[in-house]
Amino acid sequence: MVDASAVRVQGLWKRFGQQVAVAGIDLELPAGRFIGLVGPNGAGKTTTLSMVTGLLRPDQGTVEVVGRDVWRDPAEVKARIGVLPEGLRLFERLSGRELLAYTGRLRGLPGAEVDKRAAQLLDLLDLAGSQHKLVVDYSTGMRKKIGLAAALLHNPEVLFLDEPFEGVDPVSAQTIRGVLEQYTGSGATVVFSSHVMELVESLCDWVAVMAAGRIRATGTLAEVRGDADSLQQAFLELVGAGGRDTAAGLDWLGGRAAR
Ligand SMILES: Nc1ncnc2c1ncn2[C@@H]1O[C@H](COP(=O)(O)OP(=O)(O)OP(=O)(O)O)[C@@H](O)[C@H]1O
Repeated sequence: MVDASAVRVQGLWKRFGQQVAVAGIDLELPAGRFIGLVGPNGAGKTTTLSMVTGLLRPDQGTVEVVGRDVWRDPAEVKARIGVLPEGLRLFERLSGRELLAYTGRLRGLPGAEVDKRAAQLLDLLDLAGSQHKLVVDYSTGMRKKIGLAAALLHNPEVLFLDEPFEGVDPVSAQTIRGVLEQYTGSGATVVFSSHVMELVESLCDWVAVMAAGRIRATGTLAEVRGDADSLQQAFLELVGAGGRDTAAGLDWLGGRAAR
């Protein structure tokens, strides 16, 4: 039987000293969807994605990805997922092309196949002209794109992206978007974290809302949006900031205030 869940999380906890980053969440993410994990700064999105992708050991709880326990069967899971983590560390002294060649061989792909896929991805992501430049000389957006290429090279079943559009110009964002839409269109799953609601609303068909270490809502975009005008509005109501007067108390700020 085909497992319809890409990710299944149960009772997941992570504390850093006194700080509870993830407070015992349960989460089931369906396969074949474009999924957004949204939440304000400090909500616990990165901590959750790190535990789900085998980068950070949970204090408690279980994580299954494509039906396998991430922490009991890490090699099997890691062979079937791609990850673009936050603050991605790359081999700075390799060129973009070398980085992909290295990643592909590490993934066990034959050399000729790596060459073919690398050339296509570099071309698609508009990096062909910079493929022989060292990664250390890449801009923020170029780093995201080469990181994405490296994460896609072995054709993973599930792709996890932590803030993939941060620091990326609109043209590159559109390119990344096209690649991801084609990827999910063929039945693969994308899970990406963001606090940019418009982006999530325009890209995702399934959403999980996180705040203060807990999951506040999950479901299709329409289910989570409910009667609100936009995902942004629904999100503000869910995280309890809907009625906050953002400027209250800042009477010293602005051109008409005394300096
Ligand atoms: N290594 C760490 N040591 C101590 N505290 C941490 C660590 N990593 C995360 N935290 C804390 O855990 C909480 C959740 O952080 P996390 O980075 O997961 O949030 P986030 O939703 O990804 O936020 P953002 O959107 O700002 O990246 C925050 O309060 C953060 O300060």
